[in-house]
Amino acid sequence: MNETSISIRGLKKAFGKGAAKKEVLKGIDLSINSGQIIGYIGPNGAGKSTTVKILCGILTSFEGEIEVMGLPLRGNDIAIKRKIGYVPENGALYEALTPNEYLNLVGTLFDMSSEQISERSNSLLQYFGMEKHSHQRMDTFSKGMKQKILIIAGLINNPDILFLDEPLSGLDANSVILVKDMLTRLAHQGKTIFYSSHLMDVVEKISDRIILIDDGQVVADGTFEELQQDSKASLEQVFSKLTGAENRVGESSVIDDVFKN
Ligand SMILES: Nc1ncnc2c1ncn2[C@@H]1O[C@H](COP(=O)(O)OP(=O)(O)OP(=O)(O)O)[C@@H](O)[C@H]1O
Repeated sequence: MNETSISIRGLKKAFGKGAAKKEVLKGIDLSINSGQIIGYIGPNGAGKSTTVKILCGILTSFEGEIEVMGLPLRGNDIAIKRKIGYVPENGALYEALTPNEYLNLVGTLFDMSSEQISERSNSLLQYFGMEKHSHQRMDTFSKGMKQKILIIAGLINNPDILFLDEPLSGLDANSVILVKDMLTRLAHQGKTIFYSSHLMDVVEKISDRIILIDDGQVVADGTFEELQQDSKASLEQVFSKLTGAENRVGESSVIDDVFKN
C-alpha cells in the first residue's frame, strides 16, 4: 500500500519567452503515497491545472524531476498514461457519439477487450444512474451528464492514480455524494487520488492530505487538522488566511461605491 506513487523534485514551469515569459510553477517538491486522497488547492491562476497536466504527460516541457509509480515521467509518458486516469477541468467529449460508443473508443485506446470495456462501463454507468442514456447522443446531454461520462472515462482503465481537476462542476448534490463515496473507496483499494478543486467543503471532508499552492509554490501541506493549527477554522478560512484573501475583505466596500447611484 503506502509506497510513493508520485515524486516531484524542483518542478518549475514557465509559459512564453523573453519579456512575455511567465513563471507559473516556481519549484515544487512533493512526495505522494499511494492509497491517499490528495486535495490540491489554491487561488485562481496558482498553477493547479498546470501541475496536473504535467503529471499526466499532457504538458511535456518542464524543469525538475518527476517519477510516477517509480518511472521517470520523461521518456515513459505512454507507459505512465496507461496506468493513470485523468478527469480534466474542461473535457472535450466526442459529442456526436453515445456514452457506449465513447467509452468503447477510450477503452480500445487502452487495449482493453470489448468484454472488459462493457463490463466496467455498464457498472459505472449504472452507479451514476446513466445506464438509460447509454445509447443517447451526448450532444443532447446536460453539463452534469457529460461530466459523469468524463469521470467514467477517467476510470475505464482501472487506473492506479486518478487525477481530477474540478470534477464536480455541474453535478447535483446526490451525484457529489456518489463521487465522494467512490473516491474514498478507490483510495481504500490503494489508488492515489489527486484531487484539485475550489469546493473547500468537499476537499476538507475527503482529503487525507491537503496541499495548498499559491503563486506556483507550496504554502501549506498537511492533514486538515494540521492546517487548522489547533483552531476551529474551516478550510475556507485557512485558505483565506494563507492566500491573503482575508486581508482584502474590507475592499468589498468598493462594490458599495460602484453601485451607490
Ligand atoms: N498554455 C498557457 N499559456 C500561457 N499561460 C498559461 C497557459 N496555461 C496556463 N497559463 C497560465 O498559468 C497560470 C496558472 O494557470 P493554471 O490553469 O495552472 O491555474 P489554476 O491554479 O488551475 O487556476 P484556476 O483555479 O483558475 O483553474 C495562469 O496565470 C495562466 O494564465
